[in-house]
Amino acid sequence: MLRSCAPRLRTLGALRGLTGGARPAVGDAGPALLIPQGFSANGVTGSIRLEIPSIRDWTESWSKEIRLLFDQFMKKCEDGSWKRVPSYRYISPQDSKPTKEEGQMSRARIFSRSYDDGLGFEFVMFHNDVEKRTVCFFQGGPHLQGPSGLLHGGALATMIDVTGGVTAVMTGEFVMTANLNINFKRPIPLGSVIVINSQIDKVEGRKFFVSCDVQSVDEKTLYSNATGLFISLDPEKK
Ligand SMILES: CCCCCCCCCCCCCC(=O)SCCNC(=O)CCNC(=O)[C@H](O)C(C)(C)COP(=O)(O)OP(=O)(O)OC[C@H]1O[C@@H](n2cnc3c(N)ncnc32)[C@H](O)[C@@H]1OP(=O)(O)O
Repeated sequence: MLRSCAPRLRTLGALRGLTGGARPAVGDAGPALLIPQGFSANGVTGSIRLEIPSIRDWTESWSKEIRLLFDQFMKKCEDGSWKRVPSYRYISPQDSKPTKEEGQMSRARIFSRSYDDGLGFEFVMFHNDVEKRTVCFFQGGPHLQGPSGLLHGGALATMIDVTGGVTAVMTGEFVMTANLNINFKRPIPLGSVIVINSQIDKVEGRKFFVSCDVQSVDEKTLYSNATGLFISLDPEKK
């Protein structure tokens, strides 16, 4: 299944070398990179196609607040201390092993990128290598409603999972989520912009212990905090 990690690590290394750069026009798709492992029910297979770097530049659906944060962090990318995490949208079907569900699999999309613009998970992430942390600016769209007018807890859990996972992945290892522990402290108004800060607290062998907090942009409200365990795959195991 995962005999050699070298190509994967090379690709991740290339990924981690990405910088923010100038902002291209909205909707201007950048080149694509394939991470040579994806996940299927049978294990690890295929590739994840990463569309970089501009595919999810801000769109009309982004509020002024998230655009402002985006611009601030793109500026921080200029000296190389922060990197914008590339957007990744779908598992490339031609690179997945043929399965019985080939027809359905050809419609596979990364969950957090599967909604039409503005309706679901609108977010951008930036990573700081030295501090081993990732910041995610997230605006939950109307299709992520839980209780009336509020963000669904599962949608927040998804974003915590993705942000924590990216924080671990950016070290150069491909990880799976083993454990997530989330405290939901305050409800989040649907459509508001929130900030998810994630950092690696400890690494023990293949285990990455990550913590996250979720706050309002003005940092006055702590909506949630969480810890997660992400484990890189053992190349010896089938
Ligand atoms: C870079 C830009 C973009 C990148 C794109 C990518 C996006 C990334 C974002 C992705 C976001 C979305 C992500 C998703 O949606 S990932 C999808 C959801 N997650 C899964 O489906 C994972 C299913 N589980 C597994 O596959 C295996 O259990 C894994 C691989 C996790 C470990 O199986 P493995 O056979 O390898 O492990 P091991 O048995 O040798 O144990 C090894 C060590 O770990 C310890 N342990 C194990 N389990 C747990 C546990 N639950 N709590 C506490 N500890 C646990 C264990 O005690 C041992 O410790 P030690 O004895 O060594 O001390």
